[in-house]
Amino acid sequence: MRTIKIFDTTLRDGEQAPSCSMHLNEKIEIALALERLRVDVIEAGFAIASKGDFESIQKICEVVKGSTICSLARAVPKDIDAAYESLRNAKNARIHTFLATSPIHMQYKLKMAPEKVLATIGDMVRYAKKYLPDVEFSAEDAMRSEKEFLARALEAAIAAGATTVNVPDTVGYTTPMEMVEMLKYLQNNVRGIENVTVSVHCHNDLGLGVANSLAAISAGAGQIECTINGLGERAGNAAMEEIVMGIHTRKTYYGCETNIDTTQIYRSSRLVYNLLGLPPPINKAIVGANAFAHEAGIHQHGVLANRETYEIMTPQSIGLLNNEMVFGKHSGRHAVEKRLTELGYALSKEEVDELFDRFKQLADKKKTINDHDLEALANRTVVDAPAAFKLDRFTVSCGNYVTSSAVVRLNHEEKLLEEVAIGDGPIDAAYNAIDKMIPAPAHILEDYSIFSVTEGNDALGEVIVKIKCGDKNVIGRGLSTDIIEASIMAYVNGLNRLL
Ligand SMILES: CC(=O)SCCNC(=O)CCNC(=O)[C@H](O)C(C)(C)COP(=O)(O)OP(=O)(O)OC[C@H]1O[C@@H](n2cnc3c(N)ncnc32)[C@H](O)[C@@H]1OP(=O)(O)O
Ligand SMILES: CC(C)C(=O)C(=O)O
Repeated sequence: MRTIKIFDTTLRDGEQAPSCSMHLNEKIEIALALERLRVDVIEAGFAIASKGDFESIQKICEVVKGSTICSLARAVPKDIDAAYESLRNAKNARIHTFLATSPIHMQYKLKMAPEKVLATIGDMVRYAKKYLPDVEFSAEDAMRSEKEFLARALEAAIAAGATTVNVPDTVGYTTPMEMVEMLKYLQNNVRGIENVTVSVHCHNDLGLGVANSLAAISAGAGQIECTINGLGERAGNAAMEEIVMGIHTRKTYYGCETNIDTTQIYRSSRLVYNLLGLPPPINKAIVGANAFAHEAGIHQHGVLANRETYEIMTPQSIGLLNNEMVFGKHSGRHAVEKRLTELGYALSKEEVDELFDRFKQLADKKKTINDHDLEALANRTVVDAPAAFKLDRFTVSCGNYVTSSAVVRLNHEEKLLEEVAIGDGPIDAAYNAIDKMIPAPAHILEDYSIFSVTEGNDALGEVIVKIKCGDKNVIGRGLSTDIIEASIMAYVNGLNRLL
């Protein structure tokens, strides 16, 4: 049975999605989650794009040793130099260089004659090969390229030493049938293609990213490029969890498998949604809240008789646990730590200590604590910024006939600061008081969202704020059974990150 390589580009193409930029510690958390998933290749960034991108690739190379780390480069020497420099500490490294091959991209964007494009592909793949044996070449906009020209482009890359050739559907234009025809054509017309890995990279503009990727597998592709939750430029990339579970569930049909540990899927998906401050769509395939829920009577009746009447995968296969555990204020540290491990969290002793403190505070306010509460606590632990300012206490006064006011007290380096302010509602008043105390650079509150982590009157509320400061965006999170407290914590958390 063939093993399909999973190439994850959440940290590169995923990050290209509008307002989905990530900070270093968030990228490292995602890279570690990808390693636990046993992703074959992690595209960690585009080294030349910025100092931050370069440094995060470097750092990921230091901490992740189980997957190949890849850095993207245009087909120009300075990009390839930067890609290689960023990868120096990797155990296994890949340079990924690309050049567009479609008539529209060559004429209007690159302003390069087709013959020059072919020569550049050969030159730049050879240039990258001087650095590393593992070099991938992508023919950007391949699916709108003339197939005879695309075949020559891939042949030039293979002759120069590329070990993977990628056929991207850059603008999400193709169809499954067309993808199959294109790969068959290339297999029959590109010299040396049988000696390299053929990859596809499908975008989702027409909602066909996953379908086109799975069609490519049927036509012999050996690597699929994808992202967690389908994050990515415009409508996104093909979603990893959908491709992997597609293969896993229909193994005999596709005649292949992947190296992915599917039980890490749910947790990795939640981590990415959480870090980006995005709520998971309830009907999202595989990881949405409704993916394994049955409400219709006929379905419930069928599932009671035999689960497989309406379920083609088990929740356990993606890491959802079936033995729901309930914790409370009498629970001990060992049981909480064990449950976190079962949920897929590998926390250090310090992280467990810090989480357990917050667990006890929560248990004082909330009768029962379930897996979703624990996940919310754990996700906050793994990505939190050092807190220069901490909420000590607050009072708010509000009503529909009075001006809202707030008194907020913060703890800063063992000193207590206190301010009072008015505003359009209690949260605005509290935020105005905080702004008087935290010396953050000029910023605007761009977005505020509130979610309920669990159900019931004592549910944990999670507030996510997006704060914009120049061209920098930060996300702040707050978690509490009191939504005003969660709102204040989120704003303070965001401003700490900004500092
Ligand atoms: C399909 C994809 O997803 S490709 C990846 C897209 N991702 C990104 O662009 C995010 C990171 N990008 C960046 O930070 C910047 O665009 C940089 C640093 C790469 C380049 O920045 P700038 O030098 O300011 O150039 P700018 O982005 O305006 O234009 C791109 C230039 O690269 C050229 N170019 C584009 N693709 C390639 C390529 N594959 N190989 C060589 N040159 C290329 C363009 O023709 C243009 O050249 P020009 O400046 O001579 O006109
Ligand atoms: C760089 C390539 C692989 C890409 O992102 C695309 O074509 O969409």
